[in-house]
Amino acid sequence: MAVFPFEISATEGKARTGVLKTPRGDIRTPAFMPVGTAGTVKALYMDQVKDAGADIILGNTYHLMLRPGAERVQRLGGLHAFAHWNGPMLTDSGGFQVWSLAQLRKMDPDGVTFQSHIDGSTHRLTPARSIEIQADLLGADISMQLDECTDYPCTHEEAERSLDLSLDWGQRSLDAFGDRDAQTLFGIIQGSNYADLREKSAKGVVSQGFGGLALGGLAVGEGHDQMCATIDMTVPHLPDHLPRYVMGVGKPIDLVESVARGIDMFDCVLPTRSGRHGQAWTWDGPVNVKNARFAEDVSPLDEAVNCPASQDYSRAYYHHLFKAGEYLGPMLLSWHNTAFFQALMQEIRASIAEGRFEALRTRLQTAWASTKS
Ligand SMILES: Nc1nc2cc3nc(NCCc4ccc(CCO)cc4)[nH]c3cc2c(=O)[nH]1
Repeated sequence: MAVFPFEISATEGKARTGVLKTPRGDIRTPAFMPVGTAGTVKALYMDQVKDAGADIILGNTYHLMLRPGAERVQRLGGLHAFAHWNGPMLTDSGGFQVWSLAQLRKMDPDGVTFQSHIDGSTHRLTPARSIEIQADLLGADISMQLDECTDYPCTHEEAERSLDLSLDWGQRSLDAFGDRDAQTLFGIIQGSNYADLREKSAKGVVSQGFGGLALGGLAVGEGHDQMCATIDMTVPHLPDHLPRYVMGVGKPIDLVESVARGIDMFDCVLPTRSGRHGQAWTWDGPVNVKNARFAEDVSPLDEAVNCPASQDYSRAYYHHLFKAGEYLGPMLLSWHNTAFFQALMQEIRASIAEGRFEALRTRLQTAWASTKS
């Protein structure tokens, strides 16, 4: 398995900025990965995603294996060609989506059998099958081990049994991944919110020899403060030289606070999901364009975001598009939110490089205090 070069160029406290170098291109870290669940970042062209500043996008094994089918994507040239994204791509392994979406799932020590939420058909994922789908059929540059996303909350005993299963599936994922010189595999740390179990899982995953380390079992309803506490109990057990990725995170305040605790990579559906429902993220915090106060507000969404969707349309126009149910509303707002999240990451990277990250963090904590819940 390749371990992609990860070059940290500057640090400020626990925060790091650098570059993860992959055969398909460099990933500037801290990085936010737009989510392209079913081979599309919803309502956006890949050119818009690229121009917004994204270096890497995420795809989902669960969704693509159900529709259009992993073998079909391979027959059509793999996910990069199919979706017209020629940069690095990371795919999730399917465990979380089975846990959160599938009906009638049956876990056993070797894998999970489940029914599709789309047509009820029966499917099975094992560590080896998940790796085959991600690395061989979809062609992901970065694959994720198959894991079990532990229920939250749960007892100490449930959390330990779950992390032990994920450690076993992690080793099976590594064995199935084998020797590949242009692709890598990340491990996933579980342990719920128990410090001793996060330490056990972290030390176990680190010892297995992955190309990157993900913190799983977060953004599952624990809330901002518990998420931060769980990151604090995990990062001390991780080596500095591997990239650290918190899965499913998150709101802008979550990104800032996680970077401050030493995290390098993120993914979340929030920019496009909230964009489809009228929520715009800005440097002054989120606003919902459907609110009557915007009906005649001629100001743009955010002049500091270098994107046509952020600068060239009035809030009044956004208000109208969403009240009228026009397609252009979700399209433009998904574009703006995607550009805002990338502008935030760019400012975070620059602030760490220039030794002013803590000043940025303090300013944003104040501006975004009400978004912590
Ligand atoms: N393999 C694996 N993948 C994961 C994906 C995750 N995604 C999340 N959270 C996403 C939660 C999330 C869902 C929707 C929205 C939009 C606004 O409602 C925002 C966040 N937690 C996650 C945990 C895991 C995990 O342990 N293992």
